[in-house]
Amino acid sequence: MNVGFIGWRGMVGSVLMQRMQEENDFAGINPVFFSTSQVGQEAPFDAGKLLDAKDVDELKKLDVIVTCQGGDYTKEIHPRLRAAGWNGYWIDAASALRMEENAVIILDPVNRDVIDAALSAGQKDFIGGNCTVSLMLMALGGLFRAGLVEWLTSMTYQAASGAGAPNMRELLAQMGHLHASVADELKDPASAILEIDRKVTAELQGDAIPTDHFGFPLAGSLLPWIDREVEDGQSREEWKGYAETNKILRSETPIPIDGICVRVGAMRCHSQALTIKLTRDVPIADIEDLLANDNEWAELVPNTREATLSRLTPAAVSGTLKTPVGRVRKMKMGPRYLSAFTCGDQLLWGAAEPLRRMVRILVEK
Ligand SMILES: NC(=O)C1=CN([C@@H]2O[C@H](COP(=O)(O)OP(=O)(O)OC[C@H]3O[C@@H](n4cnc5c(N)ncnc54)[C@H](OP(=O)(O)O)[C@@H]3O)[C@@H](O)[C@H]2O)C=CC1
Ligand SMILES: N[C@@H](CC(=O)OP(=O)(O)O)C(=O)O
Repeated sequence: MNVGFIGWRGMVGSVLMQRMQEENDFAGINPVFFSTSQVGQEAPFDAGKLLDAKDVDELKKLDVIVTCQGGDYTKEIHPRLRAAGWNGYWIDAASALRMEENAVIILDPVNRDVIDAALSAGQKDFIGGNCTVSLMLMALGGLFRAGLVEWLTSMTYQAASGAGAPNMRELLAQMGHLHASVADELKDPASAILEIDRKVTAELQGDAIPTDHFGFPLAGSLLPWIDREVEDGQSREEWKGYAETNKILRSETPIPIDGICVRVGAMRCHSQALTIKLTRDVPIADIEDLLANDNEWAELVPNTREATLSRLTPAAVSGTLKTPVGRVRKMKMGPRYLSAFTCGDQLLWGAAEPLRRMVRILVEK
C-alpha cells in the first residue's frame, strides 16, 4: 500500500511519525514523503527524496494520503485530486473537511462501527476530530455508549500546543519574561510579595511581554476565547463540541453539548471539567465501572485529593496515551447530575493517534 505523508515534519506530523515508529507501522506500508518547502531534500527513514506536496500527478499514484499540513492545504489539494479522478483514502488532521457529508470523523475506540460502515459503503475521506472533542469522548466513552448522557457541559483548560508550535514557544517566553522581571526579588526571601505582584502585573499589562502569536499574555493569565466567533456568542471551538461529538457518535437524536473553551498555560494537555445530566439515576459505582472499562486508555482516577493531584494533571499525563477521568461524583443538584474531570495529551489522542490507527485499519482491511 503506497501511503503518502504530507505535513510529517510539523508538530502533529512529528508526533505521528514518532508513534508510527513505536508501533512498527512503517513495516506494513510503502511510505512516500512530501513537502511544500523542501522538495528534493532527503526524506526520512531512507525513503528517497521529498516530493512536491502540490504535484497532483505524484499524489494520484498513492493509495492513501495522510496529511497534517493544515486546512489551507486540504482546501487547495483535496478538490483538485478528487476532480482528477483520484479515488484513494484521504486521512487528515485538519478540520476543513470534517463536517462534509462524505467525511467520517475518526476515533476508532469510540466509533469503530461508524468507520467500518463507512468503509463498507465505499467512503474515502477520514478526518481526525477536534482535540477537545476526541479527548472528552475517549474519557467518557462508557457513558455515551450506555446512552446515559442527556446533556453535557464542558469547561475546558486547553494547552498552548492547540494553537501551534510558535504559541508553545511564546508561552515559555512569557513565563521567562515574567520571571526575569522579578528575579532579584525572588532571590531574597524577605522581599515583599505585593511588590513582586505589582511588578508582574505591570509586565502583564505592559507592552514588553511577547504576544506576537497569542495576542495577549497567557502566562500568569488565561484566555477565555479560542478560535473565531461563530453564532449565538459561541466560539468555533465551543461549536465543535456539539457538532463533532454528534457526528462521531452518529447520534440519532443530537445530544446537547455546550460550554466555554479556555486557553491556559499548559504545554500539550487539554483538561476539561464536565457537568453531565444523566438520562437516569445510576449508582456511582456502576458509572465508575462504565468509565473504567470502556477502552484501554480511559483510566478511572479515584476521587481523592492524592490520586487526583498525582494522576489527573497535564504534568502527569503529558506524552502518554492515557485519558484519565476523575472527580466523578453526584452533584448537589440531584442524583442525575454528575461531575467529572478529564485530561489528555492533545497531540496524541487529540491529533496524531486517530490518524495512525486509521492507516492501520486500512492496512489490515
Ligand atoms: N496543533 C494542533 O494541536 C492540532 C493541529 N491540527 C491540524 O494539523 C495542522 C498542522 O498543525 P501543526 O503540526 O501544529 O503545524 P506546524 O506549523 O507545526 O507544521 C505544518 C507545516 O509547516 C511546515 N514547516 C515550516 N517550517 C517548519 C519547521 N521549522 N518545522 C516543522 N515544520 C515546518 C511543514 O511543512 P513543509 O514540510 O511542507 O514545509 C509542516 O508540515 C493544523 O493546521 C491543523 O489543521 C489538528 C489537531 C490538533
Ligand atoms: N483548536 C484546537 C486545536 C486544533 O487544531 O483544533 P482543530 O483540529 O479542531 O482545528 C485548540 O486550539 O486547542
